[in-house]
Amino acid sequence: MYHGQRRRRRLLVEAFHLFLPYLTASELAAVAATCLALRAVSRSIDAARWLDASRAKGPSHPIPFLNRSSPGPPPLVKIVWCGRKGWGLFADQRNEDGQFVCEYAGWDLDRRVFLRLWILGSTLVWNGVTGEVITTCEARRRQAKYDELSSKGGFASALLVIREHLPSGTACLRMNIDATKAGNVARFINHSCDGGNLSAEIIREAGDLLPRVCFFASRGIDKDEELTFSYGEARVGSKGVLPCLCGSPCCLGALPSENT
Ligand SMILES: C[S@@+](CC[C@H](N)C(=O)[O-])C[C@H]1O[C@@H](n2cnc3c(N)ncnc32)[C@H](O)[C@@H]1O
Repeated sequence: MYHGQRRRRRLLVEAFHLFLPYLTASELAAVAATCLALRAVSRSIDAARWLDASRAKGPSHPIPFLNRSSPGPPPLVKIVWCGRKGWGLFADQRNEDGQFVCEYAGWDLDRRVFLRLWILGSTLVWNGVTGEVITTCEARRRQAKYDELSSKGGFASALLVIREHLPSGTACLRMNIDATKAGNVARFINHSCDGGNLSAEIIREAGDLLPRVCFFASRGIDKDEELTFSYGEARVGSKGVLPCLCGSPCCLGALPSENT
């Protein structure tokens, strides 16, 4: 194969990885039957989908999950069905105050893809099997759609907006991570009005283009305790607000929603 052909094929495969995750299982199967390159990409997407516990039926058993993304002994977590709240993330071991628990939709940033999409002015800044980093404009559009779907029931979104306040105090950097279609275990963390037992920290490593969002225990957490954090401030009385079922004594009754 000539160099030019190999390059074209590589670009095509990169493009397949970007749009095939949006297809349903049956569409993916139809596409996979058309050529070898599409079959290979479809298979990897299919495999990633099967690893997503939220697609499992019959939510009566906890799903253990070994979180390998931290240095040292990995903290154990499990995904448990919580009734009307949907799935939730629980500790499967004791976590000490300050201990790393998991990262929110960690991604391996491929700068080539990032820059290409950025230059094209795309709505998508980065798409990987562990979550999407999207522009604020796209985040607003998706949040409106997710709020509408959630109000009809049976739909759980996982769009996290992080604001990093700059030292000047007059501006902040905003990052939007959408783990609704694909994400790691952190997408199963439910909200608690009392602030929960996790704190979200922004970690910026030298050379990284985007910061990472990591969850640490904000107090000692016992095995089998649900892991929660505060999604933000609830806009009580606003249209489309979802009822909060966190059960804490200071519950405001409404789930915070990000659409600023
Ligand atoms: C990031 S996901 C958390 C995982 C989700 N429970 C699931 O089954 O995929 C956020 C969604 O979970 C649900 N949720 C989270 N915390 C909740 C709470 N305190 N009360 C009611 N629903 C909650 C809402 O549907 C929300 O949109």
